[in-house]
Amino acid sequence: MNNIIEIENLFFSYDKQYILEDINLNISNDDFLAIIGPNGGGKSTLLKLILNILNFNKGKIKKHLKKDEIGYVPQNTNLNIDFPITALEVVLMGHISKKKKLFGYSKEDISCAMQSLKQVSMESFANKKIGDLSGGERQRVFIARALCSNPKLMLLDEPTASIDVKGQNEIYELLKDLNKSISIVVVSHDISVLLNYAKNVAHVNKKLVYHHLENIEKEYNPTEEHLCEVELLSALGKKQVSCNSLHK
Ligand SMILES: Nc1ncnc2c1ncn2[C@@H]1O[C@H](COP(=O)(O)OP(=O)(O)OP(=O)(O)O)[C@@H](O)[C@H]1O
Repeated sequence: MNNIIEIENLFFSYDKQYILEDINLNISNDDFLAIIGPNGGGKSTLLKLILNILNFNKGKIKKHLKKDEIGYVPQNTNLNIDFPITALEVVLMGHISKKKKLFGYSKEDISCAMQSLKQVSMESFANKKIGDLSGGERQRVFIARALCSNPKLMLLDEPTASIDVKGQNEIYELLKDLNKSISIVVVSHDISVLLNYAKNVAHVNKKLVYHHLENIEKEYNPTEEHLCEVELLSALGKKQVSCNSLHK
């Protein structure tokens, strides 16, 4: 097990107030890390700092990865679903940015994109319009796009928002499979589903509290019982948190 991301004493602010304060976090090459926390806690901001979309004020982010070895599935991929584009074309967009081509796709691009669609079991949907797919199918296509560059780390921001429980489980089963060769980091509010898959949890609310999940007894059955962040953290028995502070 090797660390591929090492974050040390990181501070970030959009204006005067710190959104993230003294963040320390290591992500290993075989990790499945869940980033949880309240709305506005700084989870998406942390992903954007790892991706260099934002610049931090103080601290360090050491990356033992090349730039295109990080795949990203952003939040709100349901936007613009009326745009007349096929699943294959969405995935090819991942290839275009990589190879900096302006026009057309080579046979090689198309076969690579089909391979990515196959990895997420969506190859038979290649020529379907993205707007005609279900939320879960569409999300798999966006995961396929992020797989184009053969990433060693995949960051996903709320990949199961507005997807039903069955669809959520299918996405997490897919991520579990990808986790055999790719380190996975997922921002999610779906704690009960995530608990079945995550190896580690980072609770982010300006500061970061880290938990290993490997030795936690799964006393809850997440398919039958909704587990909120407060219950999760008290189940971990390591951190007393108040409901009010988490649900503000
Ligand atoms: N571009 C921006 N400029 C100024 N403030 C911002 C900007 N983007 C986010 N913020 C603020 O930074 C804080 C952290 O936002 P962020 O999106 O990282 O939270 P989050 O934990 O991902 O929230 P959610 O669970 O609601 O997606 C919020 O208070 C938000 O309003």
